[in-house]
Amino acid sequence: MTNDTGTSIALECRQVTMKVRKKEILNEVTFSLEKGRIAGLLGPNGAGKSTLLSICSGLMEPTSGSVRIFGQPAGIETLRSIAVLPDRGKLPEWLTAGEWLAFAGQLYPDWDFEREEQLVQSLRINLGTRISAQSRGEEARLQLISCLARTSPLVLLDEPFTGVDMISREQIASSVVADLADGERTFLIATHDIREMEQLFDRIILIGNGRVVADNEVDSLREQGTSVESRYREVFS
Ligand SMILES: Nc1ncnc2c1ncn2[C@@H]1O[C@H](COP(=O)(O)OP(=O)(O)OP(=O)(O)O)[C@@H](O)[C@H]1O
Repeated sequence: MTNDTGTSIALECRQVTMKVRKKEILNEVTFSLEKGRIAGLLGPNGAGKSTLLSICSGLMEPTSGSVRIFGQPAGIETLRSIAVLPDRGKLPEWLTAGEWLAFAGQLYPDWDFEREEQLVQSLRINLGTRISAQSRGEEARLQLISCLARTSPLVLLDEPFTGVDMISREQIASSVVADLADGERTFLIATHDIREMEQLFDRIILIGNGRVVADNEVDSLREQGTSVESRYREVFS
């Protein structure tokens, strides 16, 4: 896979600290994610999840600390290895969904057209609808396709289900993302939709006030009779 230098670590954050105008948003965040993992990045509003994902994507530089993607420092060079679904991203409203996907297919060298077609079917995208006329949930699904139709080895999703109805969330979580998790691709997903995503995660990283407050293997939690939701409540209540 692209940029795969043979390391088994897809993403490594070492003592990542972010300060904006003296306000500390992230404080020495350290964790690493092995290849093939599907990790949930969970935490209350304002905990620092989106900021951390922006730094991991290489689009934002931390005040201190470092991020490595498959062993390389995060930045322009590593962008091709990462598919990012940003928080509050916007698609060009004047295009139809089909026009946007055709454009995205030309834009990304790792675009999988067959996969795009499957995703359009399973997420029920009407290709003729102009993006400006799509509902919030429809646009969120189109954004998700823009990310998942790529074959990038690392996928960073920030709130992929904003505006998506409950049944569709469950369907996307159980079929689409699980289907893509072939043990090769690595996912880090920031979400508040813990119940729908719980079955998918094999690891959870809990962020509170800009710090990693818990980092658990989901299998270990299950062995202890604890669910992801209970663990979240235990840490943040
Ligand atoms: N550019 C900025 N300038 C000042 N403060 C910022 C900036 N970006 C983020 N923050 C602050 O940093 C904190 C973390 O924000 P962030 O969006 O990363 O949190 P989050 O965990 O993604 O929240 P949510 O779950 O609500 O999406 C918040 O208090 C936010 O107000």
